[in-house]
Amino acid sequence: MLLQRSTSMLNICKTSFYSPKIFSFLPNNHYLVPLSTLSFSTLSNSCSLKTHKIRAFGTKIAAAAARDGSEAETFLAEESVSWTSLGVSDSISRALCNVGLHRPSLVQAACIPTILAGGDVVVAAETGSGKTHGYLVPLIHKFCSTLDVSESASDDLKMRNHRYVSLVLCPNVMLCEQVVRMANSLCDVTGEPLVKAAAMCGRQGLLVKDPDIIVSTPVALLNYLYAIDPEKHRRTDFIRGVKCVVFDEADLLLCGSFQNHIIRLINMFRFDEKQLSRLQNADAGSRGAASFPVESSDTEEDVQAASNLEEDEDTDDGSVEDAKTESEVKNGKDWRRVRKMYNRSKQYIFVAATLPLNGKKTAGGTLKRMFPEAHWVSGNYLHCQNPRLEHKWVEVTTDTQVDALINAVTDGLKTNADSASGVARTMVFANTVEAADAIAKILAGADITCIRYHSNISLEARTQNLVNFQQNGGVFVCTDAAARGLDIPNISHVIQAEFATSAIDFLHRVGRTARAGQHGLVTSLFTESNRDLVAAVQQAEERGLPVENAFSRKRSFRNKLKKRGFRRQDGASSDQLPIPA
Ligand SMILES: Nc1ncnc2c1ncn2[C@@H]1O[C@H](COP(=O)(O)OP(=O)(O)OP(=O)(O)O)[C@@H](O)[C@H]1O
Repeated sequence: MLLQRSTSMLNICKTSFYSPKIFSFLPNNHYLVPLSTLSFSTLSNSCSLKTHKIRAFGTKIAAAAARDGSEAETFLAEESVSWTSLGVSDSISRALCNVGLHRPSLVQAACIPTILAGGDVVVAAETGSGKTHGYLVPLIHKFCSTLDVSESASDDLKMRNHRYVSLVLCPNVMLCEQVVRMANSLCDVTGEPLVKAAAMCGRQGLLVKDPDIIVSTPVALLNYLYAIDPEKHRRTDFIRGVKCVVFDEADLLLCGSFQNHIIRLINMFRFDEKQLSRLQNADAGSRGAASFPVESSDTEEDVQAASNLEEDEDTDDGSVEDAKTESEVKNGKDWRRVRKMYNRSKQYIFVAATLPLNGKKTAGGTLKRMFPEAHWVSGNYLHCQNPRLEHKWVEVTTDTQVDALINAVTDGLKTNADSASGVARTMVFANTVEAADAIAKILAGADITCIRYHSNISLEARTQNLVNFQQNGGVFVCTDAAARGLDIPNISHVIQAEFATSAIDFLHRVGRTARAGQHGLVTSLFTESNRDLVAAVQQAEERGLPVENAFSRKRSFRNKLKKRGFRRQDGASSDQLPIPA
């Protein structure tokens, strides 16, 4: 009876089975930190990383011994690498040690010196590799350094330098609040945060006066900027004060529903750089920010469009393109030309765990065009299988998937309790809100208590559910709203009750476990309609290759398999592969 009822409940999920939409990935020749940025010996000593081979774009960096499949350290940099050896101040190093971060991760050891060097930076590194502190630490270091300078500076220099404000853009409110917590957790000897970080989300704007690091969604920032009374020129002062802009989950921000807002913000910041550069060159710095006609540059349409912006949820709708934006983006070479004509006064940092590069419309393609001078730092396992991850694959039908799901959850709760606290944390992913609710009901029917997390639950309730799960463990049934960026320590088991609808979502989901050097288990339930994507991912994992061979269009994906004479483990050739639903 239970199975019958539960099967019928799950049947409503059948319609939610996805049609695989998978994105193209970086080619194997990752762009890397150009040698000119970092002295090679510094890089190899500080990160104790073997060089792989010199490439046109710099040096391929590989974790020591990880390439031969041994269990060598693949998260933390070598013992000899310390925060201060990367150029970070003693006070920040102490603050990091006080929160348990005793030495840098491999990615932090590579990106912190690059960001401190001052150019635009792209950090493309696997999930759970420590990218957030990888950009927060240099931002805090730069802020503290300018604080020291301005305390001893003349009033004139203070006036011209403005305060050093950093801006971090994230795709949703939950991630904004997570970044703020991480920044404010770094404290000085008195227990005071080294910097004042504050979220600017929703319509309430900034709740903290003069924060040093502002964390916002693109829409909330645009609403704030356009709500400022242009007559008072505070918008210009605000933009002038922003010295560094971080785009976290950059692949999501640069495509789909966020792209328009992001391009508009980049235009505003670059326009301010040009204005300041003209002033400096005309040696008329003494007129200060008040005389800039930045407001006059905003067309009526821009102001109108911005004022109607609504808060975007974390919608990963992939390749939506806006022609107007595309034409703006196409001017990348113009920006390159123009940027060469003016002095740089802001730094742009792009951070992502997945960064598709093939194709003009991908996030990587956009970055190559808009920021051709950027320094790229690539993680050792970008788009690759995490060596600390154990993966179970279970093919199911609508008749067997309920049993398989209940078995996976119960096995996981039994065998994967966190060694320290004895608490097991399992995340169960579904592709739609309806499927997540149905799965929670099915598990409840099997006496398994669940915590739900998806966009139909209020932000307050989601926040409470997240805290409850972090503190007490259990089973967390969610959609991809919980797949990106959320850092929930000690997730021991990720279950895909429905297989991800894209290779990118797959990487973010499985990346919720085996983070920060820990081990993890993933159980993926899949059906006949997912076989193509599953086979491509399994093949890449078995060969230790990045999964960027998955493509965004079904047809090209199948053609690609045919061209490669792709054969599944059961010997079926690609032309016998079923057409995905
Ligand atoms: N140097 C370090 N030493 C120990 N733990 C660290 C270090 N740096 C970061 N961590 C921990 O690693 C976990 C993952 O960090 P973070 O969320 O920044 O990863 P990420 O690369 O941004 O992941 P994602 O791409 O999924 O957002 C966090 O719990 C963080 O506290």
